[in-house]
Amino acid sequence: KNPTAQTEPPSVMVSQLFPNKSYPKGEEVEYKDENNYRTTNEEKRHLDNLQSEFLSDFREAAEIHRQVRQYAKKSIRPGQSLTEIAETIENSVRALTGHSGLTEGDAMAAGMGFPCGLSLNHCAAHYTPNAGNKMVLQQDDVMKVDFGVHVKGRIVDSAFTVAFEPKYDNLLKAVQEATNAGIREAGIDARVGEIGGVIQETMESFEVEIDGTTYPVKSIRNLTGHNILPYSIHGTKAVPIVKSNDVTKMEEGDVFAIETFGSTGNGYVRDDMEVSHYAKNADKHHVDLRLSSAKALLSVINKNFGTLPFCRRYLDRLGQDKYLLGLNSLVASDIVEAYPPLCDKKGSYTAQFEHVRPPMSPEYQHVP
Ligand SMILES: O=S(=O)(c1cccs1)N(Cc1ccc(F)cc1)Cc1ncn[nH]1
Ligand SMILES: [Mn+2]
Ligand SMILES: [Mn+2]
Ligand SMILES: [Mn+2]
Repeated sequence: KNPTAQTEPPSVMVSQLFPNKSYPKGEEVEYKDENNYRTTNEEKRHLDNLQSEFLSDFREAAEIHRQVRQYAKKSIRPGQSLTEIAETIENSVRALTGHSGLTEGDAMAAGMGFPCGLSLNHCAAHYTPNAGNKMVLQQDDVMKVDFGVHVKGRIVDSAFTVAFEPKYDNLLKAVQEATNAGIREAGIDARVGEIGGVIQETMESFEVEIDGTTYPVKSIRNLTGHNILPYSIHGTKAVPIVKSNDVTKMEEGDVFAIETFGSTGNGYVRDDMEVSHYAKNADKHHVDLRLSSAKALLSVINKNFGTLPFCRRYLDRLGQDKYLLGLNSLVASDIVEAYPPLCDKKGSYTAQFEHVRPPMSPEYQHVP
C-alpha cells in the first residue's frame, strides 16, 4: 500500500506519495508578453507532450526540494556540526529520489543536483565541509543553505538563509524582497540587465542594524542568477543582481534560477579558503593525461557525476582516497573546474534567497 505521508527526517520516496506522477504544479504566474502567441493545435500537442516529460521531472525534483528544505528549516539548530547538517539534507534528497548514488551512474539518474552549500556569515556561496571539518553552527551565524535536486538531469536550484538572531531580520527581508521582485520581472523577452536593476533597487532600499552599527544592504555585484540546462547548473545566461546594460533576453523554454545576495560588506566576493565544490567542464574534450591517479579519478567522475557538480565528501563516500593530487591535476588541465567559496570581507554578513522559475510558454500561462 502506498504510504500517504512523509516521515521526519524525510524518507518516503516522493514518487510513492504522488502516484502516476501527479506532482503539484507549483506556482505558475502571469507574465508580460507583448506579442500574442499563436500555435497550431498540432504544434501545441507536440509541444505539450514534449514538455510534459521535462516538466514532470522538474516537478518531482521541486517537490523533493520542497519537502527537504521544509524539514531542514525545522531541524537546523546551533550546536549541530556543518557535516551533520549537510549529510542530513543530502541523505534526505537521496532517500526521496530513491537513488543512493552509491552504485555506478546512480547519482546521474536522480539525486543531488549539486553539493549542499552551507556558507557562513561573510561567505556567500560554494562552501561545504570537507572530511575532518569540525565546525559547529553558532547562535550568531548567518548560514546560506543552497542545495540542488535533480531528476534525470532537470536541476532545481533553490536556497534560503538561516539566522537565529532577530538582528539580521532586515538583511534576510532584503534578499527575499529582491528575489521576489526579480521573479516578477522574469518572463519571455525580459532583459536580464533590467531585471538586475529592479533587484538592486529593491535590495538597496533596506538597511540593517547589527550590534549598534547601521549598514545599507548592498547587492553583491559579482554574483548572478543563471539559466539551467540538463545536467548543467550554470547554463549560458546570467541574471545580474545590479543594474546592467546587458540586453540578453529570457527566451521561451529557458529555466532560470533567480538568486540574490545581500551584504553589509563591500558588496563584492572573492575566492577564499579551501575548495570543496568541483564540476567537469562540459565544453572540454579529451586531453592526454599523464598522471594515472588523474586518469582513474576522471573515470570515477565520468561514471558517477558526468557534468553535475560534486564535492570531496562525495568522493569519500564512493570509497576514493588519496585523490587530491589527481583532482588538482584535473583542475590544472581545465578538465575539472574548481568552485572555491565566494566571500565578502571578514566581519561582514551576507544573505541569499533563490528560486527557480521557468519563464513558461503561453500554454502554461496560468490564469489565477
Ligand atoms: O555561481 S555559479 O558558479 C554561476 C555560474 C554562472 C552563473 S552563476 N553557480 C553555479 C554552480 C556552480 C557550482 C556548484 F557546485 C553549484 C552551482 C551558481 C550557484 N551556485 C549555487 N547555486 N547557484
Ligand atoms: Mn528513479
Ligand atoms: Mn543555488
Ligand atoms: Mn543558482
